Amino acid sequence: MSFRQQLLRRKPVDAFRTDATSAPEGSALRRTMGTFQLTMIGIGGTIGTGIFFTLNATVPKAGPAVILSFVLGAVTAALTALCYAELASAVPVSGSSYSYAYATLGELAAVAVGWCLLLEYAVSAGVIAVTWGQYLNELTERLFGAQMPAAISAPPGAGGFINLPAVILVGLCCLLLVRGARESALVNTVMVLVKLGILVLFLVVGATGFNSDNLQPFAPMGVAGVGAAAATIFYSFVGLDTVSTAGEEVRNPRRTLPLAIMFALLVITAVYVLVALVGVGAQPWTEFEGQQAGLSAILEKVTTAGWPGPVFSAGVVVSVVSVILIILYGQTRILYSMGRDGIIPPAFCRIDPRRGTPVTGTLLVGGFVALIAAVVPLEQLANLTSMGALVAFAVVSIGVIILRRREPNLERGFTVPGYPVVPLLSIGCCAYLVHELPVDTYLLFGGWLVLALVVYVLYGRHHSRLGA
Ligand SMILES: NC(=[NH2+])NCCC[C@H](N)C(=O)O
Repeated sequence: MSFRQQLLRRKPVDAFRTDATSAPEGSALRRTMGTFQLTMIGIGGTIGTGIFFTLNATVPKAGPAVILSFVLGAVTAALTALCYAELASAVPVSGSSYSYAYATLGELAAVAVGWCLLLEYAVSAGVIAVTWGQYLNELTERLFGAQMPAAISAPPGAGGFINLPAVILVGLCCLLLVRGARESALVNTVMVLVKLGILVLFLVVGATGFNSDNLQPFAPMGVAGVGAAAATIFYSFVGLDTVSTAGEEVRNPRRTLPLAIMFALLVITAVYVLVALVGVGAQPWTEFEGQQAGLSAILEKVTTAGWPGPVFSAGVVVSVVSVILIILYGQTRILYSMGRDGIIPPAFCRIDPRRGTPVTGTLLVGGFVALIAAVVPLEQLANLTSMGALVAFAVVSIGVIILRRREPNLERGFTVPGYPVVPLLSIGCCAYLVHELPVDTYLLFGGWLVLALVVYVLYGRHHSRLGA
């Protein structure tokens, strides 16, 4: 087989389906989850650090018109979610967009998407774990007037040796994931309820400080400001795709996956748009710049009561744990699929017969994420996460079109309405947001893809099961 043929070889949809259903008892993932839990996974993996802090970064760019940026982000998320729902219902495997790319565009595209997902999941989990350590510090400062010493709570370069809280958190999440997907989903559900609870608290308390004068002037920075803010805001919407990594662990996946994606999308969009509205209504747009502590600062301004601020901060600490847990979950499942295809070593797809989870893979992912969180002083990687996600989302939308043409009669549990307009619009929206990202993100991303290619040429190309 020539190199070119290797790069373009596709894995047939049927082969994915057989993989997902034919593994012998004990060496397969277990189907234990239903629609509710899966919706909670979608919400858990999406509402994270973004919404709590993004207004401070974006209102100075767009003014009160940031509400429109949120709508633009939501529309893009909705379009891509529809495309995910169709492919997830046609190819319900744990590899998510990596697998869809493999089935539609071939091995090279699949590898590239796999590496995009590493940015969207593993790298972003490391960054979020670091941020979590900061929230924890802010909370203990607030409640007890004390912080952890920087030596053990900050990475080298940021005044410390190791970020211990972040490492411990990642470790605990991995232990839970090793125990079982069901147990993890349960703990996640509790945290998601806390998360939604504090956002409702923000809405209720924040609404008492709503002043429509604050909405004037509505778009002081014009259309360009709205677009730039939307690219940043999109980060808050990243994560819905995690639902599709549970394809081999839910009952009745053809129905459950699309439903859960849609339910999670509705909840998230409603919450975000309302939070943005209440946020910009609560204080003049010029006051967002440089404001620390995000939404909880707004809360404290609006009310004289002492409790909402600290309760909110405590809620954020709990809620961010669920994002990390779910991202780690999704990452292990994607690598599980890649390992099964031979693209990466088989250690990632070994299932522990007693627990029904990829124990070795989970520990490897945890080690990698903990390492990032422990020693890398990363702050601005959010854009890289969005870049990885947007590219993967665009590939999924392209995949919808390819699969419709190539396999029109394939059984699908859900089909995108308004085909082909919706997938085309989805590609367009992703391209627009990618275009709005800063130049240094492009450079880092380019370097990352080169690394992906090198690893593929040295390993995946020779071990791919399609070559056997
Ligand atoms: N695969 C993921 N879930 N990545 C990180 C998503 C970040 C999340 N949307 C947030 O606002 O913090």
